[in-house]
Amino acid sequence: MRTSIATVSLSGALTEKLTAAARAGFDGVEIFENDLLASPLTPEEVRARCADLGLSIDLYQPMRDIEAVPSEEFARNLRRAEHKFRLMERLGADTVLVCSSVSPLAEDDDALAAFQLRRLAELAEGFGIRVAYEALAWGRHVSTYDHAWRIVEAADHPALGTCLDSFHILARGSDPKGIEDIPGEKIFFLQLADAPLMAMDVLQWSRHYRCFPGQGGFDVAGLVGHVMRAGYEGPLSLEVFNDVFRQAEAGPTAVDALRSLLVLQESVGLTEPPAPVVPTGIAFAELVTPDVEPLSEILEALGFARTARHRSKPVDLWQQGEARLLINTGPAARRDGTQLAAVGLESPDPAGAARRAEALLAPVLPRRRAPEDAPLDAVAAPDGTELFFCATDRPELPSWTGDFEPTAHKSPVVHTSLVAHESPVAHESPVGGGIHRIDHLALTQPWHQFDEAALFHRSVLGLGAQESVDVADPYGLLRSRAVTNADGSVRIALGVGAAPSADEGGRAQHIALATGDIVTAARRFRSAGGRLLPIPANYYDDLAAKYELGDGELAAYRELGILYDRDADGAFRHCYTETIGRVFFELVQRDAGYRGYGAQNAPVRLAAQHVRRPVR
Ligand SMILES: O=C(O)c1ccc(O)c(O)c1
Ligand SMILES: [Mg+2]
Repeated sequence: MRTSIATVSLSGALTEKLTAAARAGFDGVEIFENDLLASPLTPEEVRARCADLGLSIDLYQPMRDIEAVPSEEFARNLRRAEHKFRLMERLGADTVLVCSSVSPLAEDDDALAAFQLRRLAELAEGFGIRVAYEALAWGRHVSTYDHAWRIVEAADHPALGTCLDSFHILARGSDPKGIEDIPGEKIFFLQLADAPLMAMDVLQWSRHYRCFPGQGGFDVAGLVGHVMRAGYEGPLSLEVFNDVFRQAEAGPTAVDALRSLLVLQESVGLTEPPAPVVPTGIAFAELVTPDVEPLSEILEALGFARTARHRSKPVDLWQQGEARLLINTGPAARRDGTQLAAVGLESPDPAGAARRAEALLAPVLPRRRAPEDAPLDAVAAPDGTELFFCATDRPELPSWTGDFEPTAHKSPVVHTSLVAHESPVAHESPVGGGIHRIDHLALTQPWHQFDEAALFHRSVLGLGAQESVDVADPYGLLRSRAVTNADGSVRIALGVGAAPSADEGGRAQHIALATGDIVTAARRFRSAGGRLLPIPANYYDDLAAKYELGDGELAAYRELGILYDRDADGAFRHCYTETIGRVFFELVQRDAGYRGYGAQNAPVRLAAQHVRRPVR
């Protein structure tokens, strides 16, 4: 189907919005009246600009407070409408949106509304224009789609139809099934928006919190299914009023927007992009650092061993069990400081995963590799993290590990597989620090890309998104949402601060390492010279009140700074290292059933990290 986006959904001046929509790949736009009024371009110039960009103008909007008013008022409204129809002629737009009246002058009189809308349609017809009547969820007398349709049906004019807007329909809790009773050709337009489920005034909800389909809590795809079965053939158009998108850069927002429509079309069976290839594990996490010393000290204390070095790049492989870290001291490190720059995702079909990503507009990264290196498919996540689709040591596919040469240096890790010509990647259980794999990665997103990040990881990678949780930080609020595969072997916690933050804490990333015995692992780390984040005594007094932990257990947690959480299915114990650049490590002991990340301990951890942070 054709795709379209309302200019109100994007930031910037009208020309910037148009450029962003076209670059992302939209077919058309809805021109929001205020964007035109504020533009120095004449309607003819806007028309020409759209034509140059290959965009159709699918809708001009909105016209307000037209119908069901006393006749003198309606005469004034018709005069106003005629002005707008002339403007639309200059723009080359042939459909206008009329939203249901919120005027105190409007009467609760469907017959009058139908009569006046018919008059409006007669006028519009003379200009070759169609009128699409939309129920605003807070309309004075007309606030539901079926009510708007009854009025359109009664008016019975070929130039009058209805505009359906998923937000108004779903926010009112209307049953969208009734849409199938509307003849498809009378649905003149379809506007799509999702929103997080919130208990609040519907106008505020609509004007500030709409988001792209798949980013909120509504079943937008289900609604689109009904609209398709009704026989609708017009564009799928996004109309998203959102405080964050208004401030974010238009280009990336437009790509995020189009991705949401691609996923939506797939989910209702309109298109068939390459199927998602769900990752089956984390092959590696790659850190870049300008100064390898402090990082090496922490990794050694954690029990990691430097097992191999990249043949052509300044990249070392550090390993413990199935936990693999790449430490990159190349040029990016000098530019960006210590941070988590890339994630290797173990993929059953790396090429297929890349095809899926590309079809969903993920930027495919150029292969930066020497001729003899394994070809690795990689895309950039919205936060810039490079995601590599890997096949680790599978004979049928090239393995990234082949690009590494085992280091001569003797390591504390038992490498039975480390013989000549074999992969340097150990598969044996470690004897080092008791760490066996990466439990999860926590990636802080730029403040304006949180919704985009969740949709990206869900749709591009095929991961499932958990509920988002809010966490109190001493200086703000953090939101966090985890995306995981079914067996929990890939867990990525996406986080964001509530406000733009230049502070390192607001950009922190961490790597959580799984251990079967956190007390032993934490003790080993400390005795090897590692420093654990100290946790206040008050926390342990509270823990003693909440849970019946054995005395020895509680004392050990208190001594080591181990946090504890429990849900119906199991317990979670975790502690933290100090932060280097943007990165810190977490040791995690997770019972098999526990699905969370210790969110209720996060405020204590964040406060403790603020205490440790050097004052600037
Ligand atoms: O918030 C509004 O006023 C408004 C205007 C036009 C629309 O299509 C809409 O859904 C809402
Ligand atoms: Mg609308």
